[in-house]
Amino acid sequence: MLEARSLRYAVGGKTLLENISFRLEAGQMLSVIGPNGAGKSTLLRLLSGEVKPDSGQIELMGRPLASYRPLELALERAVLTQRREINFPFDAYEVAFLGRLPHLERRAENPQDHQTTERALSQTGALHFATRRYQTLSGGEQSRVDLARVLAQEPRLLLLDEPTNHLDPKHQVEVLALCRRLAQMGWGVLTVLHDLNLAGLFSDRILLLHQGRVEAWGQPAEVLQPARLQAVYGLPFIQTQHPSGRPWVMPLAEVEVDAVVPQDKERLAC
Ligand SMILES: Nc1ncnc2c1ncn2[C@@H]1O[C@H](COP(=O)(O)OP(=O)(O)OP(=O)(O)O)[C@@H](O)[C@H]1O
Repeated sequence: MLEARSLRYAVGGKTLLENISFRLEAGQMLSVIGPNGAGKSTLLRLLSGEVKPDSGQIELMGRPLASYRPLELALERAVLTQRREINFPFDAYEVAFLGRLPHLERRAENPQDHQTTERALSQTGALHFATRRYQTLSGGEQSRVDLARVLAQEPRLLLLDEPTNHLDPKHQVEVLALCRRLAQMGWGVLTVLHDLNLAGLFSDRILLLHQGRVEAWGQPAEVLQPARLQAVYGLPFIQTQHPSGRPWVMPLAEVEVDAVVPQDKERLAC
């Protein structure tokens, strides 16, 4: 469905991505992880066609990405960026309906467009505030409407930059479970995530970026190795197992015992 081969991208003489290769099959969910500044969002911009690599190839559905016309691209893939792009007084429903626009380039809107929009809002738990003004929604509510917009686009490939940003744990899990269900229905889902354990729980494959290069690409248990995470994130990790059998990792942060106030020390000692 999506293949990147030897991508290189530089801006102003600074190389942001180098030798990036990986594949995403239809029906798979791939999470891109890595420290701040590793190049995750930049990679998403390349994969969405927003910017072109200086060298290397990107193929979408077996065709060079560069050969797609904008409308063709909008019907194949939907992109959720981290930027809030809505500056008009739209309500949440209208924002989600924007996802239908590529389909309305060559025909009039019909009831199915509205059913699709409502379903997308319902899938992301946003239907009950669909009539609220988008700009008055909380960050988490806006995130769910933004996600509904890309789902309403009904693409074959989802490119999501931190879709769990601003979400509480319940909604984080719900959004990623939804992504997983969409993948199981045959969509391709590529999502940038910071939460290593959510990436480990929900992904078929993980791509670990470090300083603009691929540090690892594979199944969660292969990628989420403590030694590898320590090398990339610069602090020690331990790995245990989630009840599902998936890997579960924790950074071993050093806690200053002196920072615990005396009465808490006594309580902790009991
Ligand atoms: N247009 C640009 N010009 C110069 N440097 C850039 C440009 N775009 C991105 N960068 C730099 O490239 C690096 C990668 O940025 P990117 O946003 O892709 O990282 P990221 O992995 O998504 O980080 P985060 O986890 O903080 O969102 C960063 O050091 C960033 O400052």
